Amino acid sequence: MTLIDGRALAATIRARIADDAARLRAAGTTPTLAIVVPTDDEATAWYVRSIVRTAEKVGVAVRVVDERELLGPCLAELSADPTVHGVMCQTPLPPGISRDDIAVHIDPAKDVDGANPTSLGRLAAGLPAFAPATAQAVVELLRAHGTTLAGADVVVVGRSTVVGKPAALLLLAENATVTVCHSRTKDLAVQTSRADVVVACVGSAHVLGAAHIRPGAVVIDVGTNPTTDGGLVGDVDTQAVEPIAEAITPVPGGVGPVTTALLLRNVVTAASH
Ligand SMILES: Nc1nc(=O)c2c([nH]1)NC[C@@H]1CN(c3ccc(C(=O)N[C@@H](CCC(=O)O)C(=O)O)cc3)C=[N+]21
Repeated sequence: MTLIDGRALAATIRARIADDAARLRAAGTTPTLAIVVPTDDEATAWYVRSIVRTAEKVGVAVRVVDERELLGPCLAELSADPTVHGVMCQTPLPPGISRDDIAVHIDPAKDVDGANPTSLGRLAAGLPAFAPATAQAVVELLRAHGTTLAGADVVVVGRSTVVGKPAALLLLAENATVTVCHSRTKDLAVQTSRADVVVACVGSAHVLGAAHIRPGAVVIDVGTNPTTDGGLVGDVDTQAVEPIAEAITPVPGGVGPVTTALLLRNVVTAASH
């Protein structure tokens, strides 16, 4: 059983971004990400600090914008600013505001978090687009582990617009045979226990256990569920699955750090165009 090291992969990605960002700065462009923060949510504040810290390390500038009400106009204004290359709005959003309604105001060329429905549509159509960084992290971790995706049976558990759906589209683009399971799936274990690769993005602690995983399968655990004692656990019961799976991503130290690195890679890519 291997733990797939997300921190090591993130460090490799960051080293490449730092080079690319340095080249852009030497040519007069500082890759810049604008993050709109619409609530006082504590987990959001942690994630923003973590992005800012990582961005400093790789030479990407971050502008944090506190805006609670006029989110659409704010995102449109940042999209029109030639000194801003990436625009994202943190979730959760204030009550009554839908992500789809405001994300349409992010220019797809600057939509580094893949939030605009146009970006998801372009992804589905096989056109160039930014995918949500978490969905990209799933594919990058599998690639780094050396998993062959062409022809592989991949079961994605979870169908959210931010992770499950875009992850399924990216895996399909890698020629995997993709099944998407969700809360109304008849028998989850029947589906997951025939998979070469299981991607868990349900958003509840320890939904997948020993009965769900085929011996030798590779498991990507996207969940980051806070525990009462201030810790973090995934959607997979890692202890139960470890003896069965060929490899699994740990939580923390798996998908999370790769997500942040890929978000910043998207900013550098956007600044290169
Ligand atoms: N528009 C938007 N896009 C997001 O991508 C987004 C968001 N809103 N809102 C909040 C969630 C959360 N999220 C995480 C990213 C990295 C870690 C991460 O790096 N966690 C570390 C350690 C955390 C710890 O130890 O406390 C790890 O897993 O190793 C966690 C959580 C992105 N989110």
